[in-house]
Amino acid sequence: MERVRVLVFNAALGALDYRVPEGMAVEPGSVVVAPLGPRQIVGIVWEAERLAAKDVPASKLRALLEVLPVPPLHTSLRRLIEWTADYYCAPVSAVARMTLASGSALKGGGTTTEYRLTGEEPARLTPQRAQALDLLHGEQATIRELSEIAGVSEGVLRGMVGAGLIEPVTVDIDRPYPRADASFAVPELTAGQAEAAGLFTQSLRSGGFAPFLLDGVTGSGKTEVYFEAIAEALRQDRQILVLLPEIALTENFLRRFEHRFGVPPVLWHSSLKSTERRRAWRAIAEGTAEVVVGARSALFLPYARLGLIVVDEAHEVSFKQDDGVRYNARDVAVIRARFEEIPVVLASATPALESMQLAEAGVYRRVELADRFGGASLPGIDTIDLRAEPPERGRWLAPRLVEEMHKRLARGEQSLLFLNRRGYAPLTLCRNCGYRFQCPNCTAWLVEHRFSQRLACHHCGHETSVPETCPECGTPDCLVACGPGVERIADEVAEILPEARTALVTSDTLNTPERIGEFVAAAEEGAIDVIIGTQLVTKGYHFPELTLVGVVDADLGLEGGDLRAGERTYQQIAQVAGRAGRASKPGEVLIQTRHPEAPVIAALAAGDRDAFYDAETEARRHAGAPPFGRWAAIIVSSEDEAEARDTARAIGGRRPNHPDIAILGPAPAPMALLRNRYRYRLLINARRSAELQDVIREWLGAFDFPPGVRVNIDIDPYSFV
Ligand SMILES: Nc1ncnc2c1ncn2[C@@H]1O[C@H](COP(=O)(O)OP(=O)(O)OP(=O)(O)O)[C@@H](O)[C@H]1O
Ligand SMILES: [Zn+2]
Repeated sequence: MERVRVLVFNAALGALDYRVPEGMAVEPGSVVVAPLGPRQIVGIVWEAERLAAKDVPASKLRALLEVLPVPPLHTSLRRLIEWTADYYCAPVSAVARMTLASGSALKGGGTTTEYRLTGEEPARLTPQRAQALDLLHGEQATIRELSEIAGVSEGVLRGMVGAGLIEPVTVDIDRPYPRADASFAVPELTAGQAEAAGLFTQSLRSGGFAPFLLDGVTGSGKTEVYFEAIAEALRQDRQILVLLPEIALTENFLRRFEHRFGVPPVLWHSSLKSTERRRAWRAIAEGTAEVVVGARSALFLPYARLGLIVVDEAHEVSFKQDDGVRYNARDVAVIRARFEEIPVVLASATPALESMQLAEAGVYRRVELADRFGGASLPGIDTIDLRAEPPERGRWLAPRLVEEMHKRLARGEQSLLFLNRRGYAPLTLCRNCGYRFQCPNCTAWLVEHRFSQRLACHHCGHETSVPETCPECGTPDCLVACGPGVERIADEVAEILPEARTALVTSDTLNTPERIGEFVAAAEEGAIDVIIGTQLVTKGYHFPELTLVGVVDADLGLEGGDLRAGERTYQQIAQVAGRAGRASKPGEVLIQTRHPEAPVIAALAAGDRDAFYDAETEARRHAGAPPFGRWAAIIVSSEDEAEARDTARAIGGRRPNHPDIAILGPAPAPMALLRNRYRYRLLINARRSAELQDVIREWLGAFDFPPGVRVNIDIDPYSFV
């Protein structure tokens, strides 16, 4: 009898042993269906020596039910799943679940009927049939799609099927993707670009793990350069994964990719329809999806022959997942490349300090692009000290910024105003009694959105309409908006530049690929004079007529005491500044601030990137912060405040005593209430040498938590709320 260990998709159960019935063949990586009580459960066959399971006597083992018709997961992917679970202290099954991310794909393909011309051409034809014969040449699709292509009714086409002019063919429900052409439109690279691209292609040819940091100034052509690496991997018939930090950037990427390779890449993100998801998943697992571009979840898919990973805008915080398995896709991408023995390129104009440090240490090979493409120079950056040059009363844009915007409008050039705050105003209060609108589920103010005429919580999504009277004192028309959000800045622009054509770019307004596409096209054509946006417009875009960038409130990101606040502020402002003057006309950047002397702002104004990185590196070294030390967080939450507090205290009470580990807390989290759950945190700061994960596992493993309590471990946290 053959006995196998199966990682079942239930975090509480882990791995279970089963019997392989007569005539069934499985190997490590096979995806199977197994009985569990009266139910059935999906699982993955695993090496028994790598996963512990309860020892069940052979006579008690139940038989596997079915092997699913998908390729077994490669050894390299199984090692990645184990590594991720181990490093982030997550259940192995929770990580493995991200791999099998399409339920319907696991059932295998099905077939469907499509239609095409038979080649029969009778002498006499109705005009409609003649038109169909003409237009359907070389087409194969459903009757409905053919009727659209031919411009005739479905009835006409069905008649043609009856007459033997069109025939049915049975095909796989998931159509193959069109093939990319590595030589479709090869650009002429500058000497510097060619050198960088050469390093990538060379490493692809010689094979093996090779991590690169593609560190190029904004507008230097990083995309063009890694496209050459993609072309080389395509020529080798390998698959390529490109990770982008947010879906808003994919639209732009798709167009550029299609220009270069003739066809769009395969998309992967959380809002794919289930049929698209199945099609993509199967093509990825079978190896017919050549280039996959996606958000972080694309990282765990079962590529048949992955040859290259690119992480674009690799510094972006959104690569860190903050629920479920709390992994950092940038870091795991490098680990995946190591297991797959392939190159990985992290591209950024403002690399994370952690990445810089690894490059410094020689772990990553640093590839620099020091100049902008086409002779464009980096924009000049100046600060506006809001204490010395304040905006008019009730306004947010300083006179100098407004004057420059006027000049741009007169010259037919574009301005971009950046403020990383959605909505109209971050706080609404009653002028009469001081009542403030707060979220009932979170420790947060409600943000007024005039666009949708709602008050909304940006943490849990709670919304209410804006009342006409104060809910506390009943005074009518007494609500005042405090502080600006982008919508308020848009109102101000409409007042000061009434003739300007403006675009408001936030996740509230640009929430579909179509809308993003329309915005990008309009901005490129010069149909927009002023863009007002959140971090959504800070990166990736290339608008030739954009010559002025105004940062409305540079101090915003520095509040809050987040460990990476300085770095994030630097990156955001450097990125948005990088949108200015990318073509022939020079760009100018004005940063509004109350603290022009703050090191981050001073380094930005001086254009001195090294000064910023040096100062930040020293500060981190001193604080034992990453990359010199490590942080982890334990977040205890419950709908019952006392239960959350007591559990957190119990955990704190049994803190391990370890010379290389300092434990802070428990304390109420800054977001002490989030989505109706009370939250307490413990923060752990460890030396690099400490076995941090083992210590945490041992510490928390000794507890049996009440069922209403969640205890989450966040290794290398990015969010400190
Ligand atoms: N060799 C080249 N030939 C033609 N056009 C190029 C070349 N290199 C760069 N470009 C163009 O220059 C512009 C900037 O390039 P790209 O967007 O790749 O820069 P980037 O380094 O990714 O910038 P950012 O980090 O600011 O997003 C693009 O419009 C790109 O098409
Ligand atoms: Zn809320």
